[in-house]
Parts: sequence; structure tokens; C-alpha cells
Amino acid sequence: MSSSTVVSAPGKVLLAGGYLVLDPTYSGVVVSTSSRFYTVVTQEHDRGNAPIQIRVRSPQFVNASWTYRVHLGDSNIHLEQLVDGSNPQTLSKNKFVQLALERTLLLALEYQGAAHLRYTLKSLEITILGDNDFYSQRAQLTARNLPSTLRSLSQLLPFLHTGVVISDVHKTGLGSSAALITSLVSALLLHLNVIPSDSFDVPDPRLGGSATASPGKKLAHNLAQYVHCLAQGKVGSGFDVSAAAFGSQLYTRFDPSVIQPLMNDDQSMNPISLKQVLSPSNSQWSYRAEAFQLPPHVRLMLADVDAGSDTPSLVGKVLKWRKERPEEAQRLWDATDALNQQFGRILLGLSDLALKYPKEYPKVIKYLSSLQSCQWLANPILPESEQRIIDSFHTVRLTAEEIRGKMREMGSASDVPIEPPEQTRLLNECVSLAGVIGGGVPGGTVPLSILSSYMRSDGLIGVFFFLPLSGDDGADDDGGGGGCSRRIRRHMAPRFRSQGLPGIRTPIDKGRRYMVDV
Ligand SMILES: Nc1ncnc2c1ncn2[C@@H]1O[C@H](COP(=O)(O)OP(=O)(O)OP(=O)(O)O)[C@@H](O)[C@H]1O
Ligand SMILES: C[C@@](O)(CCOP(=O)(O)O)CC(=O)O
Repeated sequence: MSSSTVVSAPGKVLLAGGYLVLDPTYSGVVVSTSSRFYTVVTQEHDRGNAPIQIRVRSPQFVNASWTYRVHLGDSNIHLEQLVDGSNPQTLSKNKFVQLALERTLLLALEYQGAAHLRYTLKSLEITILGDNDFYSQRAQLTARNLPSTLRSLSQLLPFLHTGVVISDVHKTGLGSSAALITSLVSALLLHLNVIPSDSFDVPDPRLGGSATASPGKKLAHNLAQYVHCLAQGKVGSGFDVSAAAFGSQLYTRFDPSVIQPLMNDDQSMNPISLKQVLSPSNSQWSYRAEAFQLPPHVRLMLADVDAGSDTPSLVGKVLKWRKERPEEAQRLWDATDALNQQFGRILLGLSDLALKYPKEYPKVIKYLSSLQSCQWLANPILPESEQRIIDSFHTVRLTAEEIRGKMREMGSASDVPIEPPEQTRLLNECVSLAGVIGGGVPGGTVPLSILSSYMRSDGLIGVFFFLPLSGDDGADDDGGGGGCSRRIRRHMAPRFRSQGLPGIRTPIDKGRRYMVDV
């Protein structure tokens, strides 16, 4: 009988902490998105003694199918890519997918031994699907004569075919490769029983982050972090993989030296076993992912600027300046960090206030969401509880603006367009709208030419935090997390059926998630 395992992992938005988060002294405020990557692993019927093959498809792309024959030794794994039946002309490579398969199988081999893996590993069919938001949909909207609005985006079919090969797609910057790798390695670890099936359960939905994560989830995170670095050929801060594994969080990076001994493309050259390094009990993994959530009724929206940033070149320039002007940079980093910390702390505090004042909180939201933020404090005398909530939102707003100021300073000092003038104008317009708390540029920056041609429509113009007018609490799951399975049953099952795929078994992140519309 064939069986399937499905694991999803979310994308990310770095709300605060860009560039600083590359240094373990500082941390970043990271929100995981409602947009997700899904990996479906389906076991083929037993084919007797036929060689084991793994076929991976990405049905949203042209020429995106990769077939590998697995050569399983006593202590090593080799994947031989075969010419794909559906695509006999070309042998397209996917380093990310191939490394994820190879290193996950190697880890399974180390945990289970060759005899066991030979017995359990069957030929597999793997399907990878990314929510539309990971890729710019502007061309799709134009082709359909639809205006650039949220409503138009919701009219597009899920997992829409992009019409191009992967290398030509316009990514939006939500961390497609991190979400893909995390869902893929997690699905395989589960499918091969390297980790138990309850690894991704969260006992209390309010307890997210890495501290309460199961050993299985930590192993999946460590493996995904490692594979992602290897595939990218560099060790970044890793906040994207951490968000994919642990959801929204205050993230402090890991020391890259932990995976250094495993960074050989040829795994037989690695001087140490994967299991030893990636083990969830290896204390050299120094990352911290503290649970974070946006307050109830707060929603984050992103504008589709048609392309993500070329982060490595921006990072290179910013870090070069930091090295050349250490004292100036230190002052700027410290001042920005103080603001980032305050920003995260007050947002978290607002969730506490919502719990403490369940009647007053929605009342305040209704009031604030109808006003421009400059009017928030011009209110009649209110009870202390309500005033506290208003004051907190007001401080978040001021802090977000100050953070933007610091990021602009960083940009002009290092000559990197972190918040270019076009973006400044756009954001200023956004943050002056009623109900908007603040805005910013998530991650590196955005490409200018595209931004300047971006047309305002339907109120979605840039990056901002939004308090919806309705009673909707902004989370698109069933409240407080843990409802991921219900959300998936309700929303995802029909989507999967439309792709002829089975239902979902295990979502990776059951933490609270928020709608991010790109
Ligand atoms: N749907 C997919 N199916 C298979 N592979 C994919 C898919 N999406 C991304 N990839 C892999 O990820 C690689 C892109 O990785 P890259 O690091 O450039 O993206 P990223 O920086 O994560 O993108 P983003 O802009 O979303 O943050 C592709 O070359 C491909 O190997
Ligand atoms: C600039 C940086 O701090 C954030 C980059 O974010 P993004 O991948 O451009 O969304 C780099 C990093 O953290 O790896």
C-alpha cells in the first residue's frame, strides 16, 4: 500500500533587525507568514528488487522534475541523477533539492544503519508546492486584465503555474528556498521514521520558539539550516530557516563554526558524522528562537514589488563599512538594537494586554483603526486600561519610525539603498493611512526601478502593519495556533485535491501565523 507524508513550512518577514541579525550579539524580530511551502512524499508500490528511485517534481515550473537513483552503501549514499522521463531532452539540476535528499538520506543512514534503511527506503515520488505569494503575480494579473489588488490575488488559482523555469521566476523575498528545504527535509525525516510522528505537535499553542520544540523538530531545523547553507554556498544569519521551523520569533543566530566541518560538497570528505553535528543535543548549536507573535487584530501586509533583493551584495557592502568605521558602526548598531528590542517587547506586551483586558482591547482596536496614528493620543479621558493599550500602540508606531530612520542612516553611511527615496515616499504614504501602525523594508531592500513604477491600488502599497476594521483577529488559523490542522483541512484540502494530491498529515509549524499578502 502506498502512503504519503505532507509537511508544510512558512515563509518569513524580518520586521526588525536587518543586518544586525548577522551578528550573534543582536537579534531580529521575525514573523512567519501564512504563505507556505508544502512537500508531499508518496511511497511508490513495492517494485521488488528494482533500484530505488526518487522523483521530485515542482508542478508550478517548466522543466522542473528531477529523478535520482539511490546508491545506498554501508556508510554512504550516492544520488545519480537520471534523465527524466517527462523531460528527456534536458537534465536540469536542482542543487537545493539534490543536497536536501542526499544529506537527509545520509542522516537516516547514520541513525538507522544500512540494513534498516535498505528495508524501509522505497522508491518515492515527491511533490513540492509553494503558495503563490512566494512568486510575484504581477504578470499573471496583467495577463488576466486584473487590477493589482488583494481581491485579484485571491482570484488566482492556488499553486498557479508560473509559466517559466525556476531560475527565471520573480521571487518576492519570502524565503522560498528556506521554506522549501525545511518542508522537504522534515517530510523525509518523518517519512523514514527518523523522527517520531508527533515531532511537530505543540503542546500549548502560545509556547512556540525553539525552547519548547521537540528533539525531532530541532533535528529537522539543524538539518535544514545545514543543507540550506551548503546549497547557498554561504552561511547567512539563518533567520529564514529558523522561521520555517519554529514560526514567528525573536531570533539570535548560531555560530557558523558548528557546521563548518560538514561544508564539503562531497560528503565523503567531511571529517565528522552528520549525526554528531546535527544532533539536537549538540550544545554547539547556539541559536535562540524565542516565541513571538503579533498582537491580536494586527495584520502585516506586503506589497508585491516584483522581485526580492540581491541580499549578499548588499550585506557585503554594509559589513565592509562596518569594518572600516567600527566605532561609528558600533554606535549605530547599538542604538538600532535598543529600538528593535523595544519594538519586539512592546508588541509582545500588547498580546498580554489583550489577554488581561479582553473587553477593552477590541474596543480600543476599533477606535484606533478608524484614525490616523497622529490622532491616536487626541482622545477623551479614557479608563487606564484603554489608555495603556493606546499608549503601547503609539510607542510601537514611534519605534517603527525610529527604526526606519536608523536603517536609512545605515544605508547612507554604507552607500546601500536600504530604504531608497521612492520607498520612503511610499512608506510615508502608507503610515499616514488610518489604522496603520507602521511600515518598513523587510530584509535587504527593494529594487528601485520596480518600486517607482508600482501603482497604488486598493490600499495595498508597500509594507505596513494594519489594524483591520472588522472583528477579524488577523490570524488566518483557528486562533492561537494549534489550529493549523483545522485550517489545513478547511483551506488546503481542496487545493491539494486540485493537484491530485493526498491530504495533509503533519504541518511543521503549529505556531501562530499571520496573513502576509504579497
Ligand atoms: N518551487 C520550487 N521547487 C524546487 N526548487 C525550488 C523552488 N523554489 C525555489 N527552489 C530552489 O531554491 C533556489 C532559490 O534559492 P534562493 O536562495 O535564490 O532563493 P531565496 O533567497 O530563498 O528566495 P526568496 O526571494 O524567496 O527569499 C532555486 O534555485 C531552487 O533550487
Ligand atoms: C540583511 C539580512 O539581515 C536580512 C536579509 O533578508 P532577506 O533575505 O533579504 O529578506 C541578511 C541575513 O540576515 O541573512
